[in-house]
Amino acid sequence: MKFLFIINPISGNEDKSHLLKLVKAKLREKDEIEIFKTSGKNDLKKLKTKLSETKFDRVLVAGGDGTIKLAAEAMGEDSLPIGILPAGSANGLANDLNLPLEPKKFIPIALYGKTRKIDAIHINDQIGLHISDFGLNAELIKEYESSSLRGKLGYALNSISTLFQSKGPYDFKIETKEETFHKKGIMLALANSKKFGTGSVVNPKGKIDDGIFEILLFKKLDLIEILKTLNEGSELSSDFIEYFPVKEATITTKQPVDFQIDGEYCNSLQEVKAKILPKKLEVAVE
Ligand SMILES: Nc1ncnc2c1ncn2[C@@H]1O[C@H](COP(=O)(O)OP(=O)(O)OP(=O)(O)O)[C@@H](O)[C@H]1O
Repeated sequence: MKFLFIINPISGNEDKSHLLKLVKAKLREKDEIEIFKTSGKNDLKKLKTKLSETKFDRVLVAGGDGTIKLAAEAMGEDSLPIGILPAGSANGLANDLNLPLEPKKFIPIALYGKTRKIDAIHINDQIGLHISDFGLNAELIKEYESSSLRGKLGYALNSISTLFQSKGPYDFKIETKEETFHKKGIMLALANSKKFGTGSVVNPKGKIDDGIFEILLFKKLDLIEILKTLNEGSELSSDFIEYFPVKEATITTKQPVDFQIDGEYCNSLQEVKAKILPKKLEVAVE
């Protein structure tokens, strides 16, 4: 097999050289591997070129959700199986797929493990694999990306100041094929899966391969309800969150609101068009 190993050198504030050594040690005799290190600049274009020049059998990704998203976007229609080496600060997708977190366990899966097809969400001109949102969380990510702190601690430290500066609540107009309605909230998420990378189960009915995604409307900050999301079985109050399962929707806001996809800040936007892409990606899981 021929592998393309995409490595994000900065994700999760972690050196990846030990992962590369472990991967090389596990390769079968005739296998080949090429390395693509992300630079944070023009990676999508460079990766597309790499994929068009050489025929690979599987793509390995050592990084967080942003790097997996990059791989998915670069492959476009000709999707190759992806082996995930969770090495981001939160690893939301790996967490949702129940991938092990120890390299000795996840490397054999990433290289030769059985794959499973998962949905993605087409969001404006990008792809979202996990959770994307307008409002509070995107504000947190914007602050985090502009600060020099990385990793979980950096995220936590940035969160505190952002929470006090949020400009919400916001007015959201939600248009689906069936209806149009208006809702007010501090955050509106498009969720392909159950939980945030932090482990918070915000979308208990979310399934990553069911051909739908959920719009989650967070109405207010409520510490008790947030704590309840740490326990998978908890019933969340409808005063805190409302769910709208859809295949396609357009969300508009009165003024631009910060938006993020899979942990990557996108900009302040006033319109997002989202559509489920059923079974779009093949990911190694066991
Ligand atoms: N060499 C680099 N220098 C600076 N930034 C980089 C580099 N390579 C990639 N990036 C940036 O890293 C981000 C993607 O990070 P990724 O989401 O994979 O990890 P993370 O943020 O640590 O983890 P998680 O998404 O799990 O929280 C992108 O914004 C990308 O532009």
